[in-house]
Amino acid sequence: MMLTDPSQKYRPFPQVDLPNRQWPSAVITSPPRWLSTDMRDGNQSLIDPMNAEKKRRFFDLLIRVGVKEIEVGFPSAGATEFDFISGLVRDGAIPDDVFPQVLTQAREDLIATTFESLRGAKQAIVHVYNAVSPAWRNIVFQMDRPQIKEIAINAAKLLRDNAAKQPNTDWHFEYSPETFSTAELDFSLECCEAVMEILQPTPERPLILNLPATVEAATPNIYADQIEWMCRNISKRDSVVISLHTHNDRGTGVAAAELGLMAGADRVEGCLFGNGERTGNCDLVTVALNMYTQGVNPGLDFSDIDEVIQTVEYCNQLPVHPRHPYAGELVFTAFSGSHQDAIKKGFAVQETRNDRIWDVPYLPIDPKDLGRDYEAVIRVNSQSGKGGVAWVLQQDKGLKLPKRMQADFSRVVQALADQTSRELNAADIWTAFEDHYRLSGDQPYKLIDYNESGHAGDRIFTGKIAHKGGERSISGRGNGLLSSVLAALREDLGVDLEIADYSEHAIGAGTDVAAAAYVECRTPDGRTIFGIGTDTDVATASVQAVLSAANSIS
Ligand SMILES: CC(=O)SCCNC(=O)CCNC(=O)[C@H](O)C(C)(C)COP(=O)(O)OP(=O)(O)OC[C@H]1O[C@@H](n2cnc3c(N)ncnc32)[C@H](O)[C@@H]1OP(=O)(O)O
Ligand SMILES: CC(C)C(=O)C(=O)O
Repeated sequence: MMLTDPSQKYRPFPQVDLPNRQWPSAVITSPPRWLSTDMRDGNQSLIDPMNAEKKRRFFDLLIRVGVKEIEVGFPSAGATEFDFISGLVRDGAIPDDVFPQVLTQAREDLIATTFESLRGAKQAIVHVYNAVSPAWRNIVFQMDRPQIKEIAINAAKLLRDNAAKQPNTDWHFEYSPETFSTAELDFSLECCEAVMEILQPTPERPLILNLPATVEAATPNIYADQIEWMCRNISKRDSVVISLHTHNDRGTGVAAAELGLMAGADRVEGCLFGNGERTGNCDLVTVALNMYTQGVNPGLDFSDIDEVIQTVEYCNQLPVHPRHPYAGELVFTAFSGSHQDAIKKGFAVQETRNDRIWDVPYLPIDPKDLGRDYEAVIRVNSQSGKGGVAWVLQQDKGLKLPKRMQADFSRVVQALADQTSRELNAADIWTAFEDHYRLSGDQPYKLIDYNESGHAGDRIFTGKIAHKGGERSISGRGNGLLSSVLAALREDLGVDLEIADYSEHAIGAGTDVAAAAYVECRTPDGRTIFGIGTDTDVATASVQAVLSAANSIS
């Protein structure tokens, strides 16, 4: 049972004393260094960790996306990990500009195994961690602060000494005071300084200090305060790379990473689509594309987001949520009428812009930039409106229905959607359109042939119409083609229609161009009837449109 007074069980997170914090005014104007930990933090949290084949697929994907620092595993975890990592090195699978990174606990035997897995590598980052916050000190390690600091110091010495034994590899180091975000800042700083004291980083060979929100326990502004505090207080700021490693326990892992960057960090660790322990790591795709939509090139390429999703889903055996930012199957789809209307209008305006600035309501990014097309942008169900239905016909058939006809047909679709209680796809909508405007199936009047004579202002229409299993010849006179067709219908077939509105447009371009014509007609008893015709010849399309209206009332 949830408590009526949760303060009896849970404590609020303390504020950081940073009165003149600068990060709220900062703007992200350039990308950070990215570290993918998909194959380590992501992998260790999977129900079935990746085998070598899946790890290799993930690695190759990360290379294609453009990630330059890849945590490929935890070599001391076992043979699968060790063999995969040493195999990458042996097979020469690591591009020259990519740094493989590996993680180890701060234990002598594990560190030795870790270095062994990378024997022969051109370059590598060895990442060591030990938890520093009170709960871990007291519960996991049962050690006091000096003892915990000693673990970090010994680990740093082991990094230095193991690296010296393999001088042909360009070694870099990362230290994580694990559980940083729930630790006392002064103690995290003390541990980091102690490690720096041993490893002696320089601006040319900096140490990566990774400051993880191992378990996210506060609002992201607190994490930003903690990062700014560390950036200000670390002794050799120019000799360290401040790295962020956020988790998503409160659902703000991405926000924390972004505010952490504003607070001065240089590097972001995370996983594609936010895989990782519990609620996941920071989602690199979202952080990168958030930057992209602010005009900042993130340096990661998601031009084929569907290929990225497919590979990640295969390797992780976990689905990407349909509402996942930028990537989910439904994130560029509007079902609701007012969204569809705005998107349709937005696309129309977008086509007329002289600059290339993207400004389509409800779409923060152009789906095409991620390799998605516009077809799925609008989908139709009972929540949809005329704009959405018109969009589907425009995308699928090239038809640009006049506004009042959109409303007319939308009522048909609405009734169908209510009746079926499901989404209507483009084929459903087209069938309903053909039925409603009598474009196929049982048509009382079907044009076989016609010709037009006379001169401007006095036209004669003569046509052959299939009617009730036979053929009828009809003719009529008017001041134009349409009025002569209407006269023929009235005089020879008894169908009395008046035209209230007419429009036409081209469908397609070049040699494949066709015409669509639309008529809005009134009957003597005041009803409004719409008709549509399409043909390679615009005059024929307009005759067909009148017959479509005539068929609707017959
Ligand atoms: C926040 C993170 O994601 S950290 C990364 C976590 N990832 C993993 O653990 C995946 C791979 N891990 C493994 O395969 C195994 O845990 C191994 C091989 C590393 C170690 O296995 P084991 O030797 O069986 O130890 P186990 O996993 O139970 O670790 C617990 C011991 O390590 C100690 N320990 C935990 N973290 C650290 C650390 N960073 N540095 C030093 N010691 C540590 C614990 O205090 C405990 O010690 P104790 O046995 O004296 O109480
Ligand atoms: C090892 C560290 C960086 C980690 O995974 C975490 O703190 O979440």
